[in-house]
Amino acid sequence: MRASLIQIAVDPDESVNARRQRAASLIAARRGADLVVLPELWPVGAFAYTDFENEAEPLQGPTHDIMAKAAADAGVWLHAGSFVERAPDGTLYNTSLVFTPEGERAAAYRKIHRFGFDQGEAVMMGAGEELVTVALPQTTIGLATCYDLRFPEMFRGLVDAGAGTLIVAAGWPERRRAHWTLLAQARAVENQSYVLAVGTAGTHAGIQQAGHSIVVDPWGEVLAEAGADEEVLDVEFDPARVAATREQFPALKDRRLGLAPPRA
Ligand SMILES: NC(=O)CCC(=O)C(=O)O
Repeated sequence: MRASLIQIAVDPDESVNARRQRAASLIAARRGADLVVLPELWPVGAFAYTDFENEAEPLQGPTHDIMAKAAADAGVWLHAGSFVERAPDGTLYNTSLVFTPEGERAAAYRKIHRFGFDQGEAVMMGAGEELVTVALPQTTIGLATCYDLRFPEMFRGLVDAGAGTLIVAAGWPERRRAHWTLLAQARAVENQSYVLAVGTAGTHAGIQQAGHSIVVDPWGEVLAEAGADEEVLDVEFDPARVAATREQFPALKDRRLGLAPPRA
């Protein structure tokens, strides 16, 4: 299976619309890939909180339509990263979209764990409540967004729902790059799954982005890793290795659920 991770730069000197068009061109150049993946909130910037209101779009807004067409034009499965969705009741969500090679929307995932503690996304956006997986011909992908990477129980839920490839669309800061790499490998090892984690490049809202998109196999080996700047990371991997790894080293079968809590 051939995947391309588009580590697009998000800088304030480029308009949102120009970046949408540029993303579409980058996708067009990936014709022949099976799956193309974009990062978190690349139209506006994951930390550009002051722009969230102005740049919010309905589910089927400009980002949706441009990405649907880009998927169909390139004939690829497209995880279009996330954008700021304004729901009909006015709530904002950090929403990822997946399109089929025909340009049909296959899934929308609203980020479950919002980042910022008592500020930013955590107070400006609603939280998603549902895990989302999508069955591709080669593998079932499980969707996660950035800060979700810190919550292993969510990834276990995706695996229990059939995922063998875990996709993390992120806008991860350089300041915590070591966590990014470590957690991507941990999620792959503990879930015996591929992890495709794509971040952004550039600096917005004063936050330097880590880049360093990474692909990890079910044994925890890094198959490919990007640098810090804008880059398209192409990788080829064999989804059959998920079942093979789980069979050869069946740790997932040794889970002990429903343990008694400690005595008081
Ligand atoms: N946009 C995010 O979710 C950032 C997450 C982050 O910086 C971290 O977990 O560290």
